[in-house]
Amino acid sequence: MTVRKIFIAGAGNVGSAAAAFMATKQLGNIHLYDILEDFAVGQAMDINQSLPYWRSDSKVTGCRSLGEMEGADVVVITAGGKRAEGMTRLDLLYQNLDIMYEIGEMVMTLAPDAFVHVTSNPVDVLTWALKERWPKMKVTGLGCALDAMRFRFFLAEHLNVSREAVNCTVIGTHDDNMIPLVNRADVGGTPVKEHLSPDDEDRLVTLVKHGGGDIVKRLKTRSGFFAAATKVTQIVESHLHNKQHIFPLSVLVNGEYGYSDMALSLPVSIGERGAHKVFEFDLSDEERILLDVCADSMRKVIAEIRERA
Ligand SMILES: NC(=O)c1ccc[n+]([C@@H]2O[C@H](COP(=O)([O-])OP(=O)(O)OC[C@H]3O[C@@H](n4cnc5c(N)ncnc54)[C@H](O)[C@@H]3O)[C@@H](O)[C@H]2O)c1
Repeated sequence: MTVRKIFIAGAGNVGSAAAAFMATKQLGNIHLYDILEDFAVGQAMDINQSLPYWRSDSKVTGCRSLGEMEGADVVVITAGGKRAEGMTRLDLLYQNLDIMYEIGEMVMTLAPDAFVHVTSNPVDVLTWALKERWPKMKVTGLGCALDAMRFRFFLAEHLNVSREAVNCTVIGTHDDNMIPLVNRADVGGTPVKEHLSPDDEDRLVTLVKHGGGDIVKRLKTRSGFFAAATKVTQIVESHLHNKQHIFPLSVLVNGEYGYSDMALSLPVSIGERGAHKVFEFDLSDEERILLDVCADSMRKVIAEIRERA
């Protein structure tokens, strides 16, 4: 069997945990790159030395240049800076945007057919930026997929059922405007709504929306990464094994819900060609208003980026 090549740009928390998870699942050989060269090499050494326990023969290589992505089947982008003192959200956006363009250029030169998956924030905007510059790039962003997994976790805890008994999703944008779709969630095939009081519902939606922030509050200078890396691993697996799992990922919209020229997090199936099909809901008036808020805010950011160019 051909061993697939997975290149991960950014060997920080999400990148290195994703490399470890993918290696334990033997999804391919993993090439880990970071702007801090020795850091990626050290992370790769550490992961490799854990693999005998997992009975995995995947090889993890620490890379010293982006050039080592040549011929990759998958490129995961977790590279990015953090907000330093005095930096606005927009400053961080521009910093990460420049990193995306630098990596995107290399992808289109060295691995143009690769399935590209972005986690760097703001993920919906960065996914749009890559797709707008290189329309042929097979790119998706993590979007609300992690939020949807958190939603599932919180619902299962509240209902005291197996996490597998719950189906739910979150759409919109991976920020404060995200929309956990309570009305569409089900437990064992019955609507979750039937088991929740309005107070429960408010509390659970708040837990999902604050899920990332609640972790950062405790970790102080770091953010959560186990759950994000798990989700990235599942998405890459769905691509490599053509599983057609459905995740609410950042995708370029092309008329869905009447929107275009932006990326939104919507349920999409992931298989060998990357994003195969976006699944649309028949939105209620209330859901439509919330999605409009996400789209309006995305439109504003895109206008600012275009003004800067
Ligand atoms: N969408 C989501 O649900 C979600 C969840 C978790 C994290 N994230 C985002 O994913 C990104 C990674 O998170 P993390 O916790 O791993 O951060 P981290 O700070 O631990 O890792 C980022 C890494 O990127 C590296 N880097 C910076 N510039 C680079 C460049 N030009 N080329 C290569 N590497 C570069 C840094 O040296 C660092 O090691 C962040 O933007 C974070 O906000 C998104």
